Amino acid sequence: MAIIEVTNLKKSFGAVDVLKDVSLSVQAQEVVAVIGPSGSGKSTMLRSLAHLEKIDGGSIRIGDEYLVKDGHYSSAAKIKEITSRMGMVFQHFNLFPHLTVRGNLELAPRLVKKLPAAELRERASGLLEKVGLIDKADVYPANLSGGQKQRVAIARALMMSPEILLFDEPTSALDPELTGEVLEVMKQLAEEHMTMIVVTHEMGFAREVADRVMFMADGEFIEAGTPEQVFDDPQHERTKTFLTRVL
Ligand SMILES: Nc1ncnc2c1ncn2[C@@H]1O[C@H](COP(=O)(O)OP(=O)(O)OP(=O)(O)O)[C@@H](O)[C@H]1O
Repeated sequence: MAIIEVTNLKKSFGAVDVLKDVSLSVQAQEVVAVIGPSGSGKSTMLRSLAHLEKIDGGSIRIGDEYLVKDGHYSSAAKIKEITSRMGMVFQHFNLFPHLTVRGNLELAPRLVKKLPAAELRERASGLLEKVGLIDKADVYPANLSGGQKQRVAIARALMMSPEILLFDEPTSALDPELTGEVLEVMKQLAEEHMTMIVVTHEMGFAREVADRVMFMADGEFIEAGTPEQVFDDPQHERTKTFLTRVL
């Protein structure tokens, strides 16, 4: 059974139908790259999964529980439980500026999971080691590079032990020379079999790391396949036309 099952998702902002009919099925441990033109609805789709946007119709199932079924949302308690299984990483990092790196990592699990201080400290140190930033534990976000900020954001998401990570253009706000260090961490997570949906303009990442690439245009998934199929098979015409514009 797929760990994420999205069926016939619809979402409008006023008169604009941003998600027209989006369906998506992701298997546990799969890495799915979502590509497509600006404004096609990629972020809205991802934000709907994390319940940062409320959808107008359709269903989202995570594991064996429905966040929303046929447009009807589960109870607040259930939604909280379901969304806690997902971590999200944003384009603009969204770190808390008044907290140190360690403070950023420890806040949510302290408040939500009520983990004891020693355990929090140990977990945070382990994850900062993993993303190569243990020496920055007591630094404030303002004193980090963009790449370092994003690695902190990834470590912070991992503090909650999510089963699924959602990435919304995690490298788009970075100078080109800083994207590599973030992509490297994401690649490592993929190798560790984290289930990931990555909205990205990094075609190299999509090609190298993703198990499946999905092309969204005008609020719908138009084409999908393995990276080889999507990037190299002439049948995927819409993706090809898009790629010739962005590459
Ligand atoms: N809160 C909002 N209110 C009104 N319109 C919105 C809102 N959020 C997104 N939109 C509109 O929805 C459409 C899809 O936006 P979305 O951010 O999902 O696209 P995207 O494919 O992620 O684009 P990009 O690659 O530029 O981030 C756009 O036309 C956008 O202006």
